[in-house]
Amino acid sequence: MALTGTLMKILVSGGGTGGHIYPALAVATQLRDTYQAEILYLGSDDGLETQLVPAAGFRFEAIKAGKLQRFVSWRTATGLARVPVGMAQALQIVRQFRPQVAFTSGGYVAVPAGLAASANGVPLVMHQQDVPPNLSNKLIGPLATRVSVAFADSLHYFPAQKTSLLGNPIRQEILDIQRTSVAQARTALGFAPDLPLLLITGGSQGARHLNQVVAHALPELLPFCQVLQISGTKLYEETRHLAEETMVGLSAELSQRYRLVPYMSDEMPLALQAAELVICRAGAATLSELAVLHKPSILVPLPPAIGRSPQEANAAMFERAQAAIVIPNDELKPELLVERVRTITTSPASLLTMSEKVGTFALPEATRQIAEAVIRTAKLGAGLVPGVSEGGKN
Ligand SMILES: CC(=O)N[C@H]1[C@@H](OP(=O)(O)OP(=O)(O)OC[C@H]2O[C@@H](n3ccc(=O)[nH]c3=O)[C@H](O)[C@@H]2O)O[C@H](CO)[C@@H](O)[C@@H]1O
Repeated sequence: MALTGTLMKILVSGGGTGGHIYPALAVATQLRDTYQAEILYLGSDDGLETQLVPAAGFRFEAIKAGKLQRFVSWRTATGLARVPVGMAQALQIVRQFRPQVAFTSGGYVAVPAGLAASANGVPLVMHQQDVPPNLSNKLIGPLATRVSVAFADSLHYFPAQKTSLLGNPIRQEILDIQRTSVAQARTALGFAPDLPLLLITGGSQGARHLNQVVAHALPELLPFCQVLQISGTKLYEETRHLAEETMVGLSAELSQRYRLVPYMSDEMPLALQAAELVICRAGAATLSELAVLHKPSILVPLPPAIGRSPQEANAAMFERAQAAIVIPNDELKPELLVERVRTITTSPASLLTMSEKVGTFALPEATRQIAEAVIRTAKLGAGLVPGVSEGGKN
């Protein structure tokens, strides 16, 4: 298989939620712009990727990917029925496209993508974002030629000889926003530059409990800080109603310190940079963004359906390192939230400690290094790197 002189073809897959799609898009963009690779993005037909990938200018093929669940629900049956259909679609797409390498970044669509690549002898680079691998990556991990992990705590889940700590790919716009000062970012978003700003984000889909607790806490929070709340698109209307109710009787001056939005696309980097403190779930992509921007946070990890959730493990790692404060989801109440926010925002020492400690998780070169690993894996697969065997030292 010749790689020189011809365009390298790369299959990219990852989907369902923003946390899986943005990293895949960051790597795909690097592969296209730096290596002039031809990218085909394989996603599920019902995930956020159906919108985000074409908008980013990549060729997109959708398949039916069944949601894999460890427990039985009505969705298990419908999900299982989609698995063979999606698998057949993935196999056909891989056979037609004939990629030299595949890259997956999680989500259930990564399973048919990884299996189809492997079945066709295409080397696979698999990215692990959360600390513990989820079911998808447990299934395709053994087939992967190389594994990149975002956090050192994940290294022990995979064979050392094929695994590297490279970090989570971060959108270039988030890396670039460091050149904008916190005060400038607040002003650009219409907030006062000199009053602490809390950013509330429940990840790409929003978090109902977080939204409700914050809405109830507004009358206590707004006298000493500004609040930018991202509710999640589907949770916007109910959060707006609740916030309007709880803010009845507040002065216009205090009410103006609050802004609610359903979702932020291009303005998300500004929102993160403008924040004094971020109150959020503990999704892996969000945590990596907090790390590169050195942002203190209160983490409310998404509880698991059963057992321990990946987000709980992510949050525990940050808490151990003093990089964040963690409040378990069922303990989060308006009074506790207000008390924690007041304690942190009035203590420059705690803000500084968290900001320094969270920065130790930053791996801002992740996108470039993962793209390099993908290219190197393709070349090894084609026998273009002499003297190094596949899965050799990196
Ligand atoms: C419910 C669920 O399955 N959650 C998982 C999902 O989270 P989820 O998709 O919520 O991902 P994260 O919280 O990790 O990341 C959210 C991403 O969306 C961006 N963003 C968010 C809100 C917004 O308005 N605008 C915006 O651009 C953030 O900047 C970030 O890049 O993938 C993560 C990464 O594998 C996992 O750790 C989470 O457990």
